[in-house]
Amino acid sequence: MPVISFDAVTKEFGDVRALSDVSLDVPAGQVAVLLGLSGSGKSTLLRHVDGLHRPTSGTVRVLDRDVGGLRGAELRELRSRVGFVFQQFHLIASLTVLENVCTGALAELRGPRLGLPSYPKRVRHAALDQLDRVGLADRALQRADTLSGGQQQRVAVARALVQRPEILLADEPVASLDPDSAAQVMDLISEVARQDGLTVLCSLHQVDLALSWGHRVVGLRSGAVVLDTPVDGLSRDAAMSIYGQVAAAGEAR
Ligand SMILES: Nc1ncnc2c1ncn2[C@@H]1O[C@H](COP(=O)(O)OP(=O)(O)OP(=O)(O)O)[C@@H](O)[C@H]1O
Repeated sequence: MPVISFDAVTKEFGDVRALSDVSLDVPAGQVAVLLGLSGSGKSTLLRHVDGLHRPTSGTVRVLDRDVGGLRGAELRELRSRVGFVFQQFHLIASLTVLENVCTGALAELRGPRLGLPSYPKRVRHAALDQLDRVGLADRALQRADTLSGGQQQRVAVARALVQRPEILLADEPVASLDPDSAAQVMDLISEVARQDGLTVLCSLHQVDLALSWGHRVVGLRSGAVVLDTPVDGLSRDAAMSIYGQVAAAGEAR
């Protein structure tokens, strides 16, 4: 049983067809990398997994649920099992690192929280454990905006992990980072995925990173899957074919 399953999914935004007849099964524990130029549909695909978008046609099943049919509490329950890491980290700059990580548990807590003491002790401990895991426990009480980009992304990974997800979605998690920090963050994502048995769907711009860290590459062009293959045995040139005549097709924004 795949953890994530797209069956003939098409997504249209008005006249724009962002996904075109996408079928894709991601088994448990796989790190699948989405590659494709800007506008090829990577973010749109990721956003279907936790119900931020609903298909125009076709079906998205995640953890054995039809995501398109979920509302309210059912959708929240699904989202509590899916962590999301974004290109721009989306930390709250003025909060401490530890409180940012605690916010990852908000979905399971009732009501708003203000300040670290307002989180249950077990959440604070879990947050500190995850910060330790990403190598930043010593920064726990620092403001988030005092950290480097790479450190902020590691905090964002800790925040996603504190909700104990089964799936980790990452939308160009290293696009804003220098090469060394990017490698550190990808190392971290692949290590925690292995340790926790997470299923990962991660969009990247860099073919080399995909080949180093992914188990599988899914190439998108104009919303359609044009390559879907294990990384083992995949050459750089073959992976680059995803970008084929894309520029000529006017896809680059
Ligand atoms: N909410 C929306 N409303 C209208 N059009 C949208 C919306 N979201 C995405 N699109 C369009 O859908 C297409 C796919 O966009 P998407 O953001 O999924 O691509 P992407 O591959 O993630 O690009 P990038 O690498 O720049 O993030 C684009 O043409 C985009 O303009």
